[in-house]
Amino acid sequence: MRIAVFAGDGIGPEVTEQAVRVLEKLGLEALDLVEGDVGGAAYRKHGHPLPAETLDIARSADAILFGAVGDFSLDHLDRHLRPEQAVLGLRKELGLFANLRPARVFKGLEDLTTLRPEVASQIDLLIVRELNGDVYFGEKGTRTLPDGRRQGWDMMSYAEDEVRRIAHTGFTAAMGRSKKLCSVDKANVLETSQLWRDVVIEVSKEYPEVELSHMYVDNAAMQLVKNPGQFDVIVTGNLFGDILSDQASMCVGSIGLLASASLAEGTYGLYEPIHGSAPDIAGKNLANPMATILSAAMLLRHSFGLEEQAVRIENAVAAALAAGVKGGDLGGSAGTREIGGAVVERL
Ligand SMILES: NC(=O)C1=CN([C@@H]2O[C@H](COP(=O)(O)OP(=O)(O)OC[C@H]3O[C@@H](n4cnc5c(N)ncnc54)[C@H](O)[C@@H]3O)[C@@H](O)[C@H]2O)C=CC1
Ligand SMILES: CC(C)CC(=O)C(=O)O
Ligand SMILES: [Mg+2]
Repeated sequence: MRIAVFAGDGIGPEVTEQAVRVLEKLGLEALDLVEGDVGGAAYRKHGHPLPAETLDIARSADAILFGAVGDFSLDHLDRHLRPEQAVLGLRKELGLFANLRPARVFKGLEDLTTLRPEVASQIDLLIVRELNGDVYFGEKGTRTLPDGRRQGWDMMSYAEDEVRRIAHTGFTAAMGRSKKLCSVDKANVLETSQLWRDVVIEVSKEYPEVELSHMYVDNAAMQLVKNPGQFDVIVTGNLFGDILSDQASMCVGSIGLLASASLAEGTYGLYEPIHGSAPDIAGKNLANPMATILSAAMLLRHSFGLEEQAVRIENAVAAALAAGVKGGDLGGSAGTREIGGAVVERL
């Protein structure tokens, strides 16, 4: 099993190191980890955030474990050279169109979320976010209007086949859970969303057992705080899914807990925490590595079918949290390495 490890920038290397410790402790057969440069770190070394060598490593691997990219000191670069292009480029180049972002409250953390415990304890949801289209990948630019004002513009669009395939992912996920799918859009204003809604309804005919609902994204943001327990699977576009998943992370306690899988057709996938490079805490042993460790569990489950090992990791994280091992993000004082060690001990 060949796993590409792309640590990236900021806290990326710190949290990835802990996830690698966990993978190595499992004693997996023929584990082959191969590192590659991405993001600002890759730009500084190779002049590009996603060098050809890195893409080659990604293509030669069965799966990717990814840290985070982003470096504010490089934000002046042309957009195609900015660190974030590494993760956007991998998603596009490798056809990673389905982003799964599960959120549930771990036992013992009910009091630590920003919601009331009786509200937070109801959360067990999955956000299925489309990852290859939407305004993130549309044409964009800046121009000067005839009256001299500067204007920035980004094109939002979804083609029906793009909506159809992510809708199938959403319905399939719902079939394996509580059979409830909520499609989140902004169809009252956007043509892109109207087409999205129409296509989701078409696809729903193939899944008669799944209860489909639709919700506008502004209401969804509100409902996630008011009554998150109503959601089972949410399927939504790239932009809305990005925003709602950061919000969902705080509903369960911390962004340092939310893992993700970015899947292509088949078993190939990239696995990363939903957070970014967190420059404010980078290099200080303050980052919570649990989101990356849980991403490694998703990697074993989705790309290698190693359900038992995935559950071992998830149980070890849950046990560490239940034993009070908490980073600063959860009001505790455990450092990145200490949290990693606590999970390793409980495997
Ligand atoms: N997939 C990726 O690589 C992503 C990259 N980014 C990039 O990351 C950089 C920073 O972006 P921000 O908007 O600040 O988002 P961020 O997710 O990096 O940080 C937001 C806040 O959450 C905290 N935080 C994040 N992860 C944490 C962890 N594991 N443990 C404890 N606290 C944690 C940070 O300290 C910060 O206060 C930017 O350059 C951005 O473009 C942002 C999101 C995703
Ligand atoms: C390109 C990333 C910065 C987008 C993002 O925030 C995410 O995928 O969560
Ligand atoms: Mg994000």
